[in-house]
Amino acid sequence: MDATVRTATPTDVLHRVTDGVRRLTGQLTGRRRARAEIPAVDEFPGGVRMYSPVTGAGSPLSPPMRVTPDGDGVVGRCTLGIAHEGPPGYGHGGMSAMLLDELMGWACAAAGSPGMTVSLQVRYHRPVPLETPLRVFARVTGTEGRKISVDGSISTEEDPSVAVVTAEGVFVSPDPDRTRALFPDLQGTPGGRQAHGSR
Ligand SMILES: CCCCCCCC(=O)SCCNC(=O)CCNC(=O)[C@H](O)C(C)(C)COP(=O)(O)OP(=O)(O)OC[C@H]1O[C@@H](n2cnc3c(N)ncnc32)[C@H](O)[C@@H]1OP(=O)(O)O
Repeated sequence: MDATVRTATPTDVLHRVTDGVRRLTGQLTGRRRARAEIPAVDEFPGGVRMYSPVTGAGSPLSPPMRVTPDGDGVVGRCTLGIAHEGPPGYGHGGMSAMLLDELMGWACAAAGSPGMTVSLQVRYHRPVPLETPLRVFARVTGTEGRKISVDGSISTEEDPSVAVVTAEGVFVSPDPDRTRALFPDLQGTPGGRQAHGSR
């Protein structure tokens, strides 16, 4: 991803490389994962998401963000590159929202209430610098039935006390019937996977 958006090589070289990439892609033969199929390498919910655009080590889109528990919340560490650029030299606002949305989801799971985002309010205080180690933080601030309130922030590792982006979100834990309908491949559902990575 980085090489693709950074290169200033002449067009004829781009055409040659494109042909090479097409040839390589053609070698990805065999079975392909269906849309709602959970990858065998995943631990879902609440663990490895190999091809997540935020945390997935297997995704060319992801920074990727590494998540660890931190006090009463979770912390995510990553560095955005120029593939994630919005204004020249700074992160795209949608990328900041994506990092926060994901980590706030992890905070819900870490607090024992996995949920889906129903509302996310993001405030951009300063531009997010690219190629700079970032510290994302999220924690659950309250629960009310299936509704979970979560706060999140992004700062640089160098200056963790200054939040450049903050967010407030509401997440909802779908009820069991809705969960089965939304995620038919989940453990315990008819025809669903039986155990993590046991396909
Ligand atoms: C582990 C890491 C995972 C990371 C994932 C990152 C998070 C994501 O990106 S999730 C993907 C984006 N989100 C989605 O696609 C969700 C789409 N929404 C839905 O499918 C449904 O709203 C769903 C399933 C979550 C909830 O539906 P349902 O169970 O019918 O909830 P519903 O009864 O309407 O609402 C439940 C409560 O939430 C409240 N609520 C619903 N929407 C909102 C909202 N926008 N703002 C505030 N409250 C809301 C309702 O008022 C209700 O409250 P109360 O019980 O007090 O009346």
